[in-house]
Amino acid sequence: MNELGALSLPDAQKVLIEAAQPVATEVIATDAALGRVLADDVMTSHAFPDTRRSAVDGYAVNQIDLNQYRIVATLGAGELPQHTLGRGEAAAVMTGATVPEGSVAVVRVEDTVVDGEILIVQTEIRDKENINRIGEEMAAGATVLQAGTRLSPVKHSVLCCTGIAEVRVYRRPRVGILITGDEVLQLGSAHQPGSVYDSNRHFLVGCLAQMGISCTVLGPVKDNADTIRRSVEQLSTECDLVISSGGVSMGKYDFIRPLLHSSGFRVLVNHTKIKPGRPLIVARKAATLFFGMPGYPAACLVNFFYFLLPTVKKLMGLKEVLPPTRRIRLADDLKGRKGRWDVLRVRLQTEQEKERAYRLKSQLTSHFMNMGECDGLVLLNGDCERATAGDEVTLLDFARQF
Ligand SMILES: Nc1nc2c(c(=O)[nH]1)N[C@H]1C(S)=C(S)[C@@H](COP(=O)(O)OP(=O)(O)OC[C@H]3O[C@@H](n4cnc5c(N)ncnc54)[C@H](O)[C@@H]3O)O[C@H]1N2
Ligand code: MOO
Repeated sequence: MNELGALSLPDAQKVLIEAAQPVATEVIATDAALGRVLADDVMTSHAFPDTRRSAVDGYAVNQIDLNQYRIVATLGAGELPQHTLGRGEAAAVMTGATVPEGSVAVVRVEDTVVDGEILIVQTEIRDKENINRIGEEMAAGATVLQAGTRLSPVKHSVLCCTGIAEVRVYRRPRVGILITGDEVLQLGSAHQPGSVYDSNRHFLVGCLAQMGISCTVLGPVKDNADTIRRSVEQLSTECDLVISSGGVSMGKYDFIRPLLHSSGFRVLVNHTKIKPGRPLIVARKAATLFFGMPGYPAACLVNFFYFLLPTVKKLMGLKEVLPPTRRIRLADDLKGRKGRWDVLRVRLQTEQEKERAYRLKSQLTSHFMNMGECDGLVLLNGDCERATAGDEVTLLDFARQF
């Protein structure tokens, strides 16, 4: 195996992030832009608010030093006042309504009594209270959202506040997945001793769906060089990113590596110094990136979070692409090896308001079933041989990755 070519985790990330270029952009209706990534900064043409508005249901008054006023108008939200308030005058205003010129404060309904057209105020009024000033939230021309922002429901709703009907976004990357392996069974087929059910397909499809990407999936295909070559060619012509699962190590049926080397792909990452997941191979041909993921589900998962997801985020046009991490205190000792980036599975538990990471009993690449109780991954860098219970370490929390 070409150990010389194995990259450290940060070096491999750097190579991939440099190699991946955002896909093309398109203009779409804001209506349909939920989940998409903005290609341009979004500016507001008007201020927030664009008129002086009441923050409560109440009465706009012309001065604060009286306890009786004459009500001269009633204004709902959206109505524009026709009159300026004169001395001793008040206007009934609803929450969000534009207050008339001459208003200096709004008194809450609860603090008043009305007798015909006379308003009696039963509290002290403070100057300017309950009036939102023009532009106090945001000035006209200000940047509302920056290019590279993914429109989550919250951010999308902020965009909708501007009234902008169309936006420029990155188109969704086209992703193809090729599942390989004679022993890999589709869901629904009868259990066969010695075989495995295809979990990688569902892991990859599920994670990419979280990013708003739907995939073309081929397979499981047999470990046959011609079949795999044809499938790779088909997906490469259609997709920005092709992901294969299985067949990247040293076995007789591991066809991906020689195929890439022999069919015009330029290899960017040929192995990494990460465990699990060392045999990852990444290559490029024209504008298509190819990720050859190891078949072991644990190795596939680790490569997904540290390498594939950052690459997908870059293709999508996102600004922040590296996996979000946070510091966490360990409840157990962890062991790594110098020169290797060890990724360890942990479960999180909070006791007496203190959250700690517990090492899952098995860390074997060949084991996966304990992922059912795994909340995240702790990374021990190449210069770190161990971490001890009580130490703070870096956690990739599954809950924060999408
Ligand atoms: N002689 C060597 N053997 C191995 C090496 C090595 O350097 N020299 N590397 C090991 C490492 S590290 C890993 S990781 C694995 C990666 O193997 P492959 O990518 O070639 O994967 P397969 O052999 O195809 O499968 C491994 C394992 O995973 C199961 N599998 C495959 N596809 C799926 C799927 N879609 N869903 C669920 N499980 C799947 C498969 O049945 C195997 O059990 O290689 C080591 N070997
Ligand atoms: O890197 Mo492999 O994924 O150790 O088993």
